[in-house]
Amino acid sequence: MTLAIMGAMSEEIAPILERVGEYKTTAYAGNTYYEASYKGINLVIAYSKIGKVFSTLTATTMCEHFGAQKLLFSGVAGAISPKLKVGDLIVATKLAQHDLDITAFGHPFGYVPEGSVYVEADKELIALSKEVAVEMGKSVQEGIIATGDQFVADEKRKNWIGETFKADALEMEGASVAVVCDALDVPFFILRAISDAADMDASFSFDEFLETSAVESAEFVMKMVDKL
Ligand SMILES: CCCCCCN(CO)Cc1c[nH]c2c(N)ncnc12
Repeated sequence: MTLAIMGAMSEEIAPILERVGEYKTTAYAGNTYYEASYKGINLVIAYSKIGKVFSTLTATTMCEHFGAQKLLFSGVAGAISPKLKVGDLIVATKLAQHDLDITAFGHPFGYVPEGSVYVEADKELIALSKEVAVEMGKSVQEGIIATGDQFVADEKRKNWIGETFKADALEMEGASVAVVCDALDVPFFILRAISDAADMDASFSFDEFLETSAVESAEFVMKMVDKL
């Protein structure tokens, strides 16, 4: 089985590569892909670079070029739900694109014809994350994640996203990865650790907590890999 482990930034996959130890490096389509054999599983690991376009390219490449049959995303996110604090983990039940907007034609935010506002993550992988959470004695929240090509650092925008999509967290790659995996019939799972509150202090909080939150998410994802 080939399993993809994806992030958006180098900091998000660095803890994964460290854990895996040895890997083969391949440069392809403007990106670097790391392949490793880990406890009998073929892993392909990469960070996409930030945003929906880069993450679409990487998710597609991992599935179509490297043959990934499942995809786990590990990274950080901004909190919308007041229950989510820095370092907390959120598992995406479903994801939407908050900056996709043809409402001028009467369509809902996040919708285009022949698409859907939400894409649901794989239920088996979500169930596995629940087992891991119990084993680790960690409380992991499940919720809706909203994705857009904006670093949100504004209470008003954050609250609009929260209300419009009933989203608990926001980031810049999850929903595009979801669309790719759904279209290619590859089960996917998106885990994020909170780095900030998507408010006026977001960029400072992000800079301060990116590394520790990325490790939090990566460690959890590797515990899931150990059980696959
Ligand atoms: C150098 C700047 C890198 C920003 C990348 C942020 N990632 C995108 O996936 C996650 C994220 C954490 N907090 C966020 C926020 N407040 N808005 C959007 N995205 C996020």
